[in-house]
Amino acid sequence: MLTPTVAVYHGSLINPTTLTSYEAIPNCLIAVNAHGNIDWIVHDVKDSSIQETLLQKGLLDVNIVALQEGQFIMPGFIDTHTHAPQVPNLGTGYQYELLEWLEKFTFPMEANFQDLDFANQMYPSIVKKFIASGTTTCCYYGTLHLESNKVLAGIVHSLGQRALIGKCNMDRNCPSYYIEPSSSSSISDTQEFISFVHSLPPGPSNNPSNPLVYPVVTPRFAISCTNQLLSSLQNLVHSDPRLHIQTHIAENPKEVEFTKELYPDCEHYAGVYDSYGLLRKNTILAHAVWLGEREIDLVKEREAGISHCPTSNFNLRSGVAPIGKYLDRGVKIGLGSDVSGGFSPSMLVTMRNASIASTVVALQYNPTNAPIEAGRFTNRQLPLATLLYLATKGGAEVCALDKQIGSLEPGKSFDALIVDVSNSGSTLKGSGINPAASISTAALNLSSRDILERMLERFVFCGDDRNISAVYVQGKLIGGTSYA
Ligand SMILES: Nc1nc2[nH]cnc2c(=O)[nH]1
Ligand SMILES: [Zn+2]
Repeated sequence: MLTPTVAVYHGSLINPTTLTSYEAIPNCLIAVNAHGNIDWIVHDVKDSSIQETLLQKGLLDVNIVALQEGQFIMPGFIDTHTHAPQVPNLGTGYQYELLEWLEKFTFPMEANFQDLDFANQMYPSIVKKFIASGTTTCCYYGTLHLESNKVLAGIVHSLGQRALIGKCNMDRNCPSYYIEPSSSSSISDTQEFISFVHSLPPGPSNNPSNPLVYPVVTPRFAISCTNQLLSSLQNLVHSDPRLHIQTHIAENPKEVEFTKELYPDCEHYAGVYDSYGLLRKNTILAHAVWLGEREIDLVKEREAGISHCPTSNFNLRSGVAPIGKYLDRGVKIGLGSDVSGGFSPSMLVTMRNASIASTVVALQYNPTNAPIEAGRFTNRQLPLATLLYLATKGGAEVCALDKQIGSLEPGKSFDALIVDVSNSGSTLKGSGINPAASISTAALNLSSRDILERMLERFVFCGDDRNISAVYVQGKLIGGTSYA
């Protein structure tokens, strides 16, 4: 039976298409059905033609959301790597590199979440922060605790965000107060967590193959897992090819060295995960700052994706990932806020740092900006179109959810943002100076495409939560400044 259209959005659309291009089209009409999927999109529908177009589509009585001047609609952001229980540590401990930072700040904070009262108190505001920043799909690491991860999953589900949530597996090289007692308990807790997440209702899609919350198998990183644990995780993921996998890889030189010591039989870091069947097309590999050439080939061959976490890589002095090179090699790339290695849950901040990281790579290669022979992306600053792609469609590919999300197209879920960069928007009242909203382009006599491009640029480089007036997941309004 046909699902009825229940809402139609009218206004400017910004939509990623390829790594180097995006649509920027005024006067689009986007129809969304009762299950939160996009039915159709028609371009260039002036105000005066809306009713006629709706009649042609057989729609007599439908809710129209008309965007105002200075607003545009775009796909929601996809954060491919972050740690929900580290949000209380935002901005803390950046004088240390990874392994010391974990020991001194991160493990002590995560251990607090054993207390379910603490988890119930903290997680709602944590998840709301990610939603307010426009993240419609978020890949969360939880803690090692089964019950508090269930709390996190329940809260994410009830707030309506799409998410992948993982219970950490970690049974060695962790402090005694924050370590799993055995590989077998790690596995049984993981199985119970997966069953719990699978038992949550699918959400507005009403379709079990398009749920809101997915479980993701989460060996914290090779250092914190025994061979026995990795081997049991191999059996677990082998039994269900749909299960997502997330882990960290080659983030910091000392971490890489220690990993090699622990796995002397493996050729390299990526080889550790590969030898346990953990590299596949729904594997998300966070950081990947220090991959060797053969590791890049292996990641590409297995169709695994990389979550680029530039803010965290700067803060913990992990290094600068050669993302342009990975893109030229055809590796799937998304962006990760990696809170609290990253100091912000915002994907806008992550996009800015991805831009700066690519600029650092370009300047190291070519300090005087001389004309050069370079790859399409290798050693170059990433352009705006690429930043947009990585934060949306690229993220969807990394999560192996690109058939459903990442761009606004008929048949996909309506996971979208209404962005407001006008200075008259009621959404910005009382919020102080917001640089993204402070410049009028009216006097510049620009084409509509150019105006939209400037609006997007300003949003990406100067915007924040105040410019996000609506956040929709699967057609449902779940956040933004217009949300009560
Ligand atoms: N950035 C980061 N890297 C890790 N490697 C293992 N655990 C972590 C973590 O919590 N954050
Ligand atoms: Zn991380």
